[in-house]
Amino acid sequence: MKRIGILALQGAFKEHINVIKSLGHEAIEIRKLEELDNLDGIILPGGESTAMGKLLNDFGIKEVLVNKIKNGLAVWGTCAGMILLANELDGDEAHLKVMNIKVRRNAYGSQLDSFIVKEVVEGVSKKEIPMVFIRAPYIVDIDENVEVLHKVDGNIVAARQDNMLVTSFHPELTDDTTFHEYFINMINELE
Ligand SMILES: NC(=O)CC[C@H](N)C(=O)O
Repeated sequence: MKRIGILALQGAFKEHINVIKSLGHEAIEIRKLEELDNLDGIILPGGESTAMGKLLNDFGIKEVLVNKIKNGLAVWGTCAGMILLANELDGDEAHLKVMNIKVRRNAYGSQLDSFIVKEVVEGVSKKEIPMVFIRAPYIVDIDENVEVLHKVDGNIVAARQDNMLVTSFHPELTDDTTFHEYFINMINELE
């Protein structure tokens, strides 16, 4: 059983907690510095990255979180979580600056605000995975140490760099647990 922290300052954290528990793991809501101790991994949920970035500062946990990730703590950012992890944002000030990706917020514009696709993600699963995009970002540039896991319409929507996983979409809003299981496997591999 793994101890998985879920940043619970804002956004879709309850849904991640439910999935992690349903897979038989411990889910810890993270709002305070002490709660970052003894985690096997942490999920940064979707929501509003600007608000979450500010709250990380206000709650005094940003610096410690950055250090833990740099020291190898497994982290998965979904949607706004991806934006938080990026080294660089297209047109905005970056937040945690830990992953070698450049991310464009609200990349699909207002016309294609929210949509769902079902596709096979090579290397993750043989079956199609439903992917929910809500005012989603995508990755516009990566360094060579970043592995692209999936593209939709030619845009990078899932990627991994060592202990860091990011997805533009929200697996926690579907009943498909493949990406949560992938994250748990990633933690096992890193140990
Ligand atoms: N679903 C989401 O997490 C949306 C992200 C949001 N558009 C942001 O910029 O933070």
